[in-house]
Amino acid sequence: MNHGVIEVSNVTRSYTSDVGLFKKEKKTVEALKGVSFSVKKGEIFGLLGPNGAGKTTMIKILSTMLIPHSGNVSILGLDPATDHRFLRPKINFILGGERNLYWRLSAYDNLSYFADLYKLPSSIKKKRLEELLNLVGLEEVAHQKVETFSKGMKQRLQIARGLVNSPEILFLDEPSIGLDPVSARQLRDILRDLNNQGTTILLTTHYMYEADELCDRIAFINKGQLIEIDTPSNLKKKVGNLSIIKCSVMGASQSQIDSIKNLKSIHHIIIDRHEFACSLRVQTTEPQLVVPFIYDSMKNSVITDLTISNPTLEDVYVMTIGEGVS
Ligand SMILES: Nc1ncnc2c1ncn2[C@@H]1O[C@H](COP(=O)(O)OP(=O)(O)OP(=O)(O)O)[C@@H](O)[C@H]1O
Repeated sequence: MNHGVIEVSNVTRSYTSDVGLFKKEKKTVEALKGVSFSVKKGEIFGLLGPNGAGKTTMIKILSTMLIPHSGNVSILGLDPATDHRFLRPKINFILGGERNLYWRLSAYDNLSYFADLYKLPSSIKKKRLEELLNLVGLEEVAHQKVETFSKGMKQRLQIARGLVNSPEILFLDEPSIGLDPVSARQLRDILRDLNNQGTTILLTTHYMYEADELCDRIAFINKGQLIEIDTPSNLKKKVGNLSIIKCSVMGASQSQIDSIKNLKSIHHIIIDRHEFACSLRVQTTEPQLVVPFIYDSMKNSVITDLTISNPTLEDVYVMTIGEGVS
């Protein structure tokens, strides 16, 4: 028996394109290789994965823009491939970037256009658009052309556009891409408010902090396959015995770095080198061995900072997805 407002079962989707100098060869990419998951009413559900993992393909299928090649999808009990006419009024989607807005029109006129597409009755339209402009903090620039807006303002208008039909489910693909930290935080607040009012949200993101803060559950997807699915806190418990050592060093040589890199007690290391400075982020279950080793190996260099902390969602992601991280 199905319980979720979104039920995805064994979904596959591939793309075949013409390649080569004369476009005579065919290349097929399997974007989704049998993905299954379920999202409950009122959840904020995150799809996380590296570039090319299949996240956008999944969002397009769920929001009726693409038909899967096999498997079953049910959204609010409807099949997006065949029942799209009934489903579209109940859902909405916001794809990353600045598509789907008319730059020469004002914010109000953009929303008015989409409200007409969704056949919003004129008796409630004006009030609804004002509510939406208030929700996303654009009421004062409502009659200004969108081309004068900053990226953050455009993204907030996108959110308002996605809410014109009061959707039961909102799909967002990379909603905070390119936003500054303040705008990204405002966006998270808006999404949380919406969710508190009952909207189910499915989003993709590359920002681990965003996913950790917002999502009730997260699915890691890689190379078209679902790898893990759980709450952020349970995911972090899975690597609970890991410690994260962050270390900044001045003047470290390549051989010093290599000696740390090759240490057996290290599960994963990220090295970020700039001219004389170098920062290391080490995952280990044996910090008591690794920390003295770092100090010993760096004898002739200057360690400017060294901290040991608990794993974040990013560490879980790195452990789970491995080197395919974007
Ligand atoms: N229209 C298309 N034609 C051919 N291949 C495509 C098309 N769209 C996506 N792909 C391929 O399908 C795979 C999955 O792409 P998709 O955009 O779903 O991944 P993604 O996880 O959203 O990636 P990103 O984080 O970079 O947006 C990739 O290998 C991509 O190159």
